[in-house]
Amino acid sequence: MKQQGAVQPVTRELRAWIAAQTALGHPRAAICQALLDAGWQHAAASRALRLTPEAMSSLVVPVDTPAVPPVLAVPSVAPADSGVLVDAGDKWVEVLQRLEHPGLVVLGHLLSAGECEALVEAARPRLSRSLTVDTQTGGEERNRDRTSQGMFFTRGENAVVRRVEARIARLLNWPVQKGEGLQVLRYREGAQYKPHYDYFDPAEPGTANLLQRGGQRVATLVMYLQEPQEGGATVFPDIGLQVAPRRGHAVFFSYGCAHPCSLTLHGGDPVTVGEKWIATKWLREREFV
Ligand SMILES: O=C(O)CCC(=O)C(=O)O
Ligand SMILES: [Fe+2]
Repeated sequence: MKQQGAVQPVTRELRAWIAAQTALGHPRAAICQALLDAGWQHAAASRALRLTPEAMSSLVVPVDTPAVPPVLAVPSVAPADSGVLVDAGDKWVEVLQRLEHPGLVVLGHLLSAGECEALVEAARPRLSRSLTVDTQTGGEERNRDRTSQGMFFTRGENAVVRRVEARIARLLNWPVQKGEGLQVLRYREGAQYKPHYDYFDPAEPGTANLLQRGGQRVATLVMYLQEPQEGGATVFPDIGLQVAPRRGHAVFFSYGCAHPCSLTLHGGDPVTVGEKWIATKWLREREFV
């Protein structure tokens, strides 16, 4: 494993640039990506965003703004009675790290090695270049911010999918029906998923269509099926967190408010050596149809 270099310093010029971009109305995700494209490390970009007051104020929702999205009920991982283990029905899962805002939990040993392999092998022949939701129409589009390959299982499609879905439902206390089908993504060397939010932006014209299938997305569970040798962390620039992609482990986070103040900006860092495979489960407000 390569030694990580020292984190680049946050200079006054850098903060001034971030403040100017914020004043011009550029979204947080775009400013973060511009920093990464210019060669700033994730840790430095996160720190710079957090140390620039103008950029932090973009996370605050004015109380009487009519466009403030409602605060929705969200799934959560129940506090562990026994310290680190939570009951997920057919097995106990480790809580490795927990954060209150955003609601975020890093989970250990959610999936067995056999389950990870079974999902990878069932997904492999069905992969195609990943699409993302087209925010204009509510349809799907090829997106250059997402250079992975992917596929969706339908809910309950096979025995492993059913077992994993039942475990997730129990762990998060959120019925299987209120979740999308599992999505599997494969990132080869160089592939990444640039910083984004998983909720549907209320300001985008395609959102009304997307909400018809089960309301907002309110939480995400990213499960690591295969770890790369280097790179591929899941990063959360607003909170300066990087989650290492370890096989069988997962990161869960929720966002009851479809707004940057959810602090759930996140992305998949480029894979530098090897291949990363994940399965993502998005939880919805209502039954997903
Ligand atoms: O690849 C990752 O670590 C993040 C994936 C992700 O953000 C997503 O599937 O929505
Ligand atoms: Fe995401």
